[in-house]
Amino acid sequence: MTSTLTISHLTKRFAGVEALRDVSLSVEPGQRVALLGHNGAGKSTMMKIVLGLIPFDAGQVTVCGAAPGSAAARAQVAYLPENAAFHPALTGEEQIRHYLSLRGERPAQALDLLARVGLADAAKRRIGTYSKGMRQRVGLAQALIGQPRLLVLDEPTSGLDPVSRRDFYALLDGLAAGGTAILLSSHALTEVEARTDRILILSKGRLMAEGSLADLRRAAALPVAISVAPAAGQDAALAAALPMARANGDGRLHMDCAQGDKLAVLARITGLPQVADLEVIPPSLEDIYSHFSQRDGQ
Ligand SMILES: Nc1ncnc2c1ncn2[C@@H]1O[C@H](COP(=O)(O)OP(=O)(O)OP(=O)(O)O)[C@@H](O)[C@H]1O
Repeated sequence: MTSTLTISHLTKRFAGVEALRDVSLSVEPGQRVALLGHNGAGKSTMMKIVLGLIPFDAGQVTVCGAAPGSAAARAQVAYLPENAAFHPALTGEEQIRHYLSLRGERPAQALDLLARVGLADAAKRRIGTYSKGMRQRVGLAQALIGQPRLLVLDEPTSGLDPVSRRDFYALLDGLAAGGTAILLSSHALTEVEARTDRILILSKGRLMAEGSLADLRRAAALPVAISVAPAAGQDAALAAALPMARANGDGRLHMDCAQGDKLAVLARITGLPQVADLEVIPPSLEDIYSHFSQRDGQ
């Protein structure tokens, strides 16, 4: 299978700043990939290079088999900026008809595109009356012109309420199922955890980690938390049997445990007669993200 996007040893410097350093990755057809990183990590720089908007200093980038920014690549790539702005006096249909004619496509497709993003009923209303979630959908309808094979989305759900976010990801799921590759940046960790196939973590221009959440969890090898509930009247006896555990006032005992020791520790706890119940809490995506995206000095 040919990758939709291939980046190999990509380096980009601005005066005095190495915005990307030796970054390599690929995105396959139908994959939903999240690009995470602190402010200034290099996410927008990478997107601009993929779109062919800025040159790079070293490495190779191939978009649908072509050079970024070439006519062949531009025909296959669509972009949705974080705050897509539309003319408030135009209706959704008029705006999309306008974009279609700019792209040399049939304006009559506008209603189909708006229907695909759930805006059929609002197509004849002025965009000035749309909610932010509806305006993002207009942006997505615009991005779908010409059936792109790669969608590049810059924080597409920032400012959307939870229901609008869920609906937006459902639209992306449908596109990915049809083979469109999706590269999106986000600061919303929990939503990308649930709604993307792979996570890339950039820090100071370097790709620190990539993979599914399970891959990142394994690579980070952060300790798991174990919370143990004592059987009735056994609080003191359990605390004595587990001297490494701490009480924090919720009636349970808590401890951290290295991944490699987990099974042995659990076997020991489950063998104790003073235990009524236990919970194993894996590191959260926030913990994993902080592990890989530490800034210097943190
Ligand atoms: N045109 C430019 N000239 C000089 N430095 C730049 C330019 N564009 C970006 N940079 C620098 O490159 C680094 C990466 O910036 P970039 O905008 O790619 O980060 P980002 O991850 O998209 O951040 P954010 O989440 O804030 O959008 C930063 O240090 C930034 O200051």
